[in-house]
Amino acid sequence: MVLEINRASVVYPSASGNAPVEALREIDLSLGEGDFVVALGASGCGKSTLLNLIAGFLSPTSGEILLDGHKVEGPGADRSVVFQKHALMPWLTVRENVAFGLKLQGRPKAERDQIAEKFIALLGLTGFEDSPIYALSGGMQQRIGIARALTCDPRVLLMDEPLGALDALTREKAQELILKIWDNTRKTVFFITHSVEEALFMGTKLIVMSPRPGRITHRFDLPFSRQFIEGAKAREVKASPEFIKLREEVLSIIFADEEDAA
Ligand SMILES: Nc1ncnc2c1ncn2[C@@H]1O[C@H](COP(=O)(O)OP(=O)(O)OP(=O)(O)O)[C@@H](O)[C@H]1O
Repeated sequence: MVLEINRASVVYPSASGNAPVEALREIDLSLGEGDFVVALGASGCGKSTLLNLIAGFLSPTSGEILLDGHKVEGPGADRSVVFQKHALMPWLTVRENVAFGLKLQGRPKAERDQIAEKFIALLGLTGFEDSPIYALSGGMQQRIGIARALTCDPRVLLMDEPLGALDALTREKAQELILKIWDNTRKTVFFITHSVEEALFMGTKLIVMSPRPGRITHRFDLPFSRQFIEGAKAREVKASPEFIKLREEVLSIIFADEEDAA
């Protein structure tokens, strides 16, 4: 296993007299080499808390997170995060943004440029190396964020709703691009989304979470991203009876949680 989460719980201390928030209760989750694990669930079910635990931004109140068998005790270059807001440096060029993590690691310029070049090409950004960030569309900016996350060759790529801010068409194209990159790099991915269709299409494994306390209530193994990688068209995959049946099943699980919360 690349990553193992064993009985991890997170309780946020009470703020101004409110009760403490049990954001996660006894989460068990394993990410194997090359898994694409998607977390889905009603707002407040602890998806971002779980990602922050894996990233090492947050420590569990109890339980443990192991990366290649070693306890995670903080952030590290072995885990890269892509956020919905790309957090790019607008005063730097595309190449400089992509190579930013490598610069922080103190890698020599020639090596930085060579690695950046590879991921700029992989993300379809060739020709824009010297462009300023503000001149690019939201979809292109998100691709820069993904290229930057990949330059450090992380063991696990963490993505917190990376496509949430994109329009529908750009979002579908970005889903396909991420799957191709995943296939090309064989990365292990942990991906958060609010879209059931996106979750089913992209993941090899899906966890559905439920709030108060945050926990995993359902787990599914998924075939759809493989079908796409093996040549099926994305829209055909998403329109297949097998896909639609599972989409309705997962939607009904999530709607039940939303109704409980209302
Ligand atoms: N720093 C914090 N202090 C106190 N409570 C917090 C903190 N961060 C998150 N929470 C609470 O913990 C619970 C889980 O939050 P989290 O952001 O992980 O859920 P989420 O599933 O990612 O939500 P969303 O889909 O809305 O982004 C929520 O009830 C939230 O209000």
